[in-house]
Amino acid sequence: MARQPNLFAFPTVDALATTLRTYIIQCQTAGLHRHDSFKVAVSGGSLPKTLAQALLAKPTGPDDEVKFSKWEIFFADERAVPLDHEDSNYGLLKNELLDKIPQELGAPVVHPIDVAHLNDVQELADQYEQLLVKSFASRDSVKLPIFDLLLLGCGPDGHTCSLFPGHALLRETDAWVAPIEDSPKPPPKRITLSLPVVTHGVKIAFVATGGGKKEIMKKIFEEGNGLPCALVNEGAGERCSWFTDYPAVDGVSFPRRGSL
Ligand SMILES: O=C1O[C@H](COP(=O)(O)O)[C@@H](O)[C@H](O)[C@H]1O
Repeated sequence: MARQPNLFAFPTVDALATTLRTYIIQCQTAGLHRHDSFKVAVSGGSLPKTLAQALLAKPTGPDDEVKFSKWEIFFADERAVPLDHEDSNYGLLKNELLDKIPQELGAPVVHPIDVAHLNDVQELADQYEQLLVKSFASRDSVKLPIFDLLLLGCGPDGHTCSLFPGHALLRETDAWVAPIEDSPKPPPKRITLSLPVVTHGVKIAFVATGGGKKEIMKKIFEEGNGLPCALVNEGAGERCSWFTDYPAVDGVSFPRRGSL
């Protein structure tokens, strides 16, 4: 295995959000060096709320600036629903973060799914992959898109993006974006980045908070067992960092760190 992932644990979500902001700004600086833009993939679920807390905080100085006008935001997974539907990951991010970004911070370019294809999830996935092809140069010249940062959640069953435990999609090696029609968590129809795309990111960050995550955190870090989150840990190693609060890692045996 590549070197181990980082696990940061904080007494409160407020403390977590402060360090998450610093980490994201480090990733942003690296992205801007590489290609003058910051290409980020984000999940839905509980992540957008904590992300908004991190990104909308008051800057502490000139090195603590979120340059939203340089951001390109993609979705790590999305549900096949209209963008204003309560299950939409885009809708969630919009409500929690995008609509709250002050004008003076600039506006990110955001890439939602093409809702013209909601009835055909294979086409929905293919269209989203084509969007990535355009954004990350052609598929011929790029074997896999390389996000500067993927910001992910971890479900209580160990799923991440819409990659669920034991599902055949975990073995997908060709598609960058794949459809799923039998998600065990509703809604059933979704699209998701494939595992190779996720683990290929320059940096991958999970945010897991609350006591409801502690049992699965134990399984991910102590057993692995092919759980999707554990597979990301194995594939990305030290490029992967977990931002957790104490309740989420209560009793988890793993070397933890409190600062970057
Ligand atoms: O269904 C989903 O769930 C995961 C995890 O959500 P959480 O509420 O337990 O944090 C999320 O990361 C994913 O984007 C979403 O579609």
